[in-house]
Amino acid sequence: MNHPTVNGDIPGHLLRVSDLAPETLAAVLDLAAAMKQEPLGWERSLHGAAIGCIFEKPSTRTRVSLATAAHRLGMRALVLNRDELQLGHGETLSDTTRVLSSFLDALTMRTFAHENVEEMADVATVPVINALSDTHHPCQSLADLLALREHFGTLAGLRAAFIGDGTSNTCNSFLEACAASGMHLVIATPPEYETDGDLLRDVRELMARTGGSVTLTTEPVDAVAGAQAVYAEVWVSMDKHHERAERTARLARYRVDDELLDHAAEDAVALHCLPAVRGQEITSDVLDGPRSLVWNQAANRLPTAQAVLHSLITVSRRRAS
Ligand SMILES: NC(=O)NCCC[C@H](N)C(=O)O
Repeated sequence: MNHPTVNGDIPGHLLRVSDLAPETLAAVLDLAAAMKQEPLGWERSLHGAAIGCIFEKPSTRTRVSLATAAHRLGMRALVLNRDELQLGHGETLSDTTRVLSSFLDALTMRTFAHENVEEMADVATVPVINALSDTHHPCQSLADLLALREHFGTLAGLRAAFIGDGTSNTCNSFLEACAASGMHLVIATPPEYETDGDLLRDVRELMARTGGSVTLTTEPVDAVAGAQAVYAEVWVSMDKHHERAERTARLARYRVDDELLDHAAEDAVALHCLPAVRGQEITSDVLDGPRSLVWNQAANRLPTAQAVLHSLITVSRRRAS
């Protein structure tokens, strides 16, 4: 089968978007696009391989897209809740990873502290893919970029706004994705949820090469001026349930509705990683309306997961041989 190839720059692990060099990220998107167009016919490429997907938090899109992507590559996916493993009963993450590495061809984990996936990657002898940590969600960002590229034709120079929690995993990863793609991002947050300064410094270094930019504001209307993509984020992320009351109060002005979108570019689309709290961070009118890119964004979790698994596992096997 003729398909785009991902070159040797593919990282050993995918813990955050910045693990992918800009050219490698673009190549993974090319492969995902090819896999979306022709999803079947890849069953022999990783026939007999297996992936372990460990979840410490709920998951719908990530769990099902990874398992389906693995199936389409001829692999078996073992979806494991933490409490079903000895990991949930005292065995260390390092010991678990060491043993599972000897059975499996890749590991994914949805967890709380980002250090957990870093610890896995330190010990694992197979690729580790971050299926969401408190601070990064790279698998989501690849689907976001694919949806934007399909809609606008190109990413470089695209103007986007992120509305809500600038510290969230979705925001951090989308910011790194914009940096790698040469996009311009304005992030509107309450002062309490401003994006991390070290991350901003790092992405600005990359943006100096890719031509992108990032600006912070506290005003949603200012952020969306000229924006072609407006990203709404859940106010209470899975690791923040204990902060529900204060977050809902602080983020009350950071809702993506039709009125806010009317301040954006004429061709603006709305994004959301889902699950959405309808009427809170995004209205049903936007989510289900003509400017919503959300459903294609969600659908793109599958081909991008397929491309990530294929690239990381085939390259890691090549390196090991
Ligand atoms: N599409 C997804 O994977 N959604 C999971 C929720 C992401 C959200 N930022 C959270 O951390 O709760």
